Amino acid sequence: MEGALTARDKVGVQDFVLLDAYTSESAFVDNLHKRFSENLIYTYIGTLLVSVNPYQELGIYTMKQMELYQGVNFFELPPHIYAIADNAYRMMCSELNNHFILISGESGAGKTEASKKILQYFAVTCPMTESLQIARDRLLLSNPVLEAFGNAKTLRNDNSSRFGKYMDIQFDFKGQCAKELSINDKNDWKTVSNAFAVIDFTDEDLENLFGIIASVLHLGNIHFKEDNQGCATIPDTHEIKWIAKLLGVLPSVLLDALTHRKIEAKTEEMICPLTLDLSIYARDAMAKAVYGRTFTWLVNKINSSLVNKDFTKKTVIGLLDIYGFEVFDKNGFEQFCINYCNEKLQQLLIERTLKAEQAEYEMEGIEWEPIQYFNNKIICDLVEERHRGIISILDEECIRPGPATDLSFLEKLEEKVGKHAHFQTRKLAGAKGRKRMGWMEFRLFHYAGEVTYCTKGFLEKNNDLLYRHLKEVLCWSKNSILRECFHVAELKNRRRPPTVGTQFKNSLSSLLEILISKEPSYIRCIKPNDGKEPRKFDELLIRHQIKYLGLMEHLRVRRAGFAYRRKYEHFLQRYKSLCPDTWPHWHGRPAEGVQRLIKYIGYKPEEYKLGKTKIFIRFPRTLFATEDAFEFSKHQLVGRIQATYKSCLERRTFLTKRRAAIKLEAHWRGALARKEAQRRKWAAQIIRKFIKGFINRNMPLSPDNEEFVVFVRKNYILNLRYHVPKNVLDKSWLRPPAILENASNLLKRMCIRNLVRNYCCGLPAERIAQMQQKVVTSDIFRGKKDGYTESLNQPFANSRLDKDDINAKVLQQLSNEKIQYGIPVIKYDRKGFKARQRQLILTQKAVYVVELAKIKQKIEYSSVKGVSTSNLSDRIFVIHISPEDYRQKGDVILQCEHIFEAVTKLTMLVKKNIVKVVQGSLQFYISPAKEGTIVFNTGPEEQIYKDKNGQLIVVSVRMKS
Ligand SMILES: Nc1ncnc2c1ncn2[C@@H]1O[C@H](COP(=O)(O)OP(=O)(O)OP(=O)(O)O)[C@@H](O)[C@H]1O
Repeated sequence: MEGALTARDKVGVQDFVLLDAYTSESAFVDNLHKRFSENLIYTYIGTLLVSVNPYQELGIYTMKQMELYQGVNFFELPPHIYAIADNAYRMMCSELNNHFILISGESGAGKTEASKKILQYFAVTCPMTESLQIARDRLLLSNPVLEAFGNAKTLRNDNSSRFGKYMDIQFDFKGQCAKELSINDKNDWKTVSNAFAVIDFTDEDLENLFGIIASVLHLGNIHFKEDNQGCATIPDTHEIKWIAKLLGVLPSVLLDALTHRKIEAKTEEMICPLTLDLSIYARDAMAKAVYGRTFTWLVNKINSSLVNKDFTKKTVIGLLDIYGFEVFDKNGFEQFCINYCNEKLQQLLIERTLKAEQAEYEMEGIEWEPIQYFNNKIICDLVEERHRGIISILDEECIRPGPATDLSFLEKLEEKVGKHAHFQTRKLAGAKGRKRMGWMEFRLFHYAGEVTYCTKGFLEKNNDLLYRHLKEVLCWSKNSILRECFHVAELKNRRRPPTVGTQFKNSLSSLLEILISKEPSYIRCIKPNDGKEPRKFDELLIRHQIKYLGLMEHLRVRRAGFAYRRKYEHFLQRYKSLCPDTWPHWHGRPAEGVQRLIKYIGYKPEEYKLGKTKIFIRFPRTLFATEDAFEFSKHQLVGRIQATYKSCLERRTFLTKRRAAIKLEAHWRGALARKEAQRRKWAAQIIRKFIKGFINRNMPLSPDNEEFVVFVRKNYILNLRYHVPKNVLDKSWLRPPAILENASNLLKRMCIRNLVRNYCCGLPAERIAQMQQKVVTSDIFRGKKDGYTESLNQPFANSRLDKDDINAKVLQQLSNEKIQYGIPVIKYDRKGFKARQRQLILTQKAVYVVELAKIKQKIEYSSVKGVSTSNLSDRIFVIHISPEDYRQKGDVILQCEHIFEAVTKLTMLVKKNIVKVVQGSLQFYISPAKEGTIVFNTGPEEQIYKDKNGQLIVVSVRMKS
């Protein structure tokens, strides 16, 4: 209810107790109409459900709906038949007691549909075992059978149940669904045949059953005629033969029984013919008895097939689908019985409702305020009181000897209950009332209003006597079903069977006994129009039903105290947002929270009462004001809730992403670590191999060193590319590993040879000649004489003799003694005095002629022994002349600026090395017979002089090494 309090203006209130004008029938009808127009067919009066037949499928009985209502607080969802069923089930489970749901309303109001919906709800939502499922299937299949035999098309309902139904649905202590009895549905032959097979009907049963049904139909075809004596006869016995065959009796006996009556007087029996009327009565009584008892047999048979053989303690929910109060233009014995039944049920309802209200007040510790209500016990007594009630008077009229008629019965009523406030006849009514009543009628003032009954047929219907004669025929029938329905023992019983009225009263009292021991729930069905049309709301018809269903009275009783009551927890949960102290959470006891809340929103003391577990609100307007305030605060709440929800969502998404990222990271790191570990392992293997290879590098090639050696070779060769010498003078070379020593040397040689070759190929002829000269110079002087190294980069110049061809010129010059050679010469005369003077001349750079040709000649003639020079940097060389050669004047001492060039060319001239490099001093011949000494020294400046010992001293400057 809370869920839709908000929508109350549009769809009316969901609970009539919330109607402000709760005593106004118009307000009631208005509310019902409003809801019906919106296809809302259910409305509560407290826990009673008012249901208006929609005459159309509304899609409100789906599995989804069943799930929705399962286990939900009764008032939390809009009114629904499932809420009633679920509430009964929950209460039964929690309190372990029995319940019943009473469904009432007039024909076509939707009672059977309602009971079907409840059964379906239990069948779907209650847990069940395999064996219980079989019972459930049988139960559901028994519906079409009962409908086929117990329903009929009437003006009011196409498929009207012609019997009241009470069924017990058993549940064990856990709430597993066990069994019930009857329910009716489509009139479909196939379904019925299938159902028979499932509910243990044998072929013989079926043959007998259909034989009986056919015989009843044939009975209707029997026509009587009156003979001359006024006795009934059957001119056409054709039908009799069929009936006799179908029922397994003798045709003559049947014919006799339909037209005669056996009268017993003490010990004698007399057969009297029947009048036409009595024969017709006998025929109809037989048809009714046969059909009625067969239907009872059928119900018993179905019951026994559904019987639960488990006798452990069970709780039940009874389902009573019973006709409602009936008020027609003409009301007969049937309406009298039906309305009596409803009067009794109303009594139960009012008592139970009041009792429940009172119990709740007591339990909650709230002072009970007596409620004024109409106690209909007085009417029930009028009908059922022994000896004084209408049923007793009727029975008396039926059994009393003498001519009893419906009129005599009415007179008896006037005589015995004429003074009763709720009874009236034409005779007893005042002038006003008399007009509206017939002579044969009496009027009862029921709780639901006045109903006028016509006594015509009361006696006959109450008697419903099957003549003994006919009973005998049926007892001896060969049809086994009939034999079960009509016992021979019945014939022996001379006592009159109870009348229909008494039977009805008795079965009603047993029903009430059953109901009294159970907790009630009520469903009141309303038929919106007589045309079975959807969406048509016939206000008059509905007002009529509201009245006869006692809804206004029920509402008045229910609303006499408080319009609304809820457990503190629920009330607080719904409205806590209206008070800052209770929002968003109240941590104390709910009752205190509610107190704080209602104080804050300003409830006046007369508007409410606080019970032990519930708050009771007296007026709907108080509740609606609270609801309006809640509605207003909702918008603010929505914003906050949305923000919180969004942040929750965001956070959840963030956390999910973070978890995913952490997982990814972990996996990725794991993968990286595994890769790194593999790489290290691989590296360690390589290093190990490398070390092993290194250790064994000098061993013969084997798997232990093979890779290492190859690697070293390759590496050395690759490195060598960048370190090969660039020119012939570059002596650098990459140091090879030991294993490559030989190869390296070979390579080096190849490389140098290649460089030299390239170098040589690139030299001009002049330079080659120079080089050859330098090579000779090297042979003579390298490492022997100071200044050699410095002389290396001074090229020899041909121009010093002749520009073009030095060798040829030297040779010429040698033959031509007059050519000057740019060599200062110290010429010794025989005496050898002039040396000092000559030295002076030398310093003046005088040029002397050297007789080189002669030297060459002398060399060739072996008169020259050799050439000497010192190891110092002086520029002196001596040509030694053989002393044996008498023609000579001694050795030639020469000083020459280009000593290396001159000596080299001289050597090349004679084509052999005749040069000797001496250290310290050398001996020479001044003349063939006289020797002299040249001493070579170093000093700060160059000097040549003769010392006092006659030795020639040559001082040269020491060259820095
Ligand atoms: N809740 C409902 N939804 C749709 N149609 C319904 C509903 N209730 C009843 N009806 C329609 O109304 C018809 C009559 O209903 P139902 O047979 O249940 O009435 P009843 O009160 O049991 O009548 P009777 O007392 O004559 O057996 C149904 O056949 C169905 O067409």
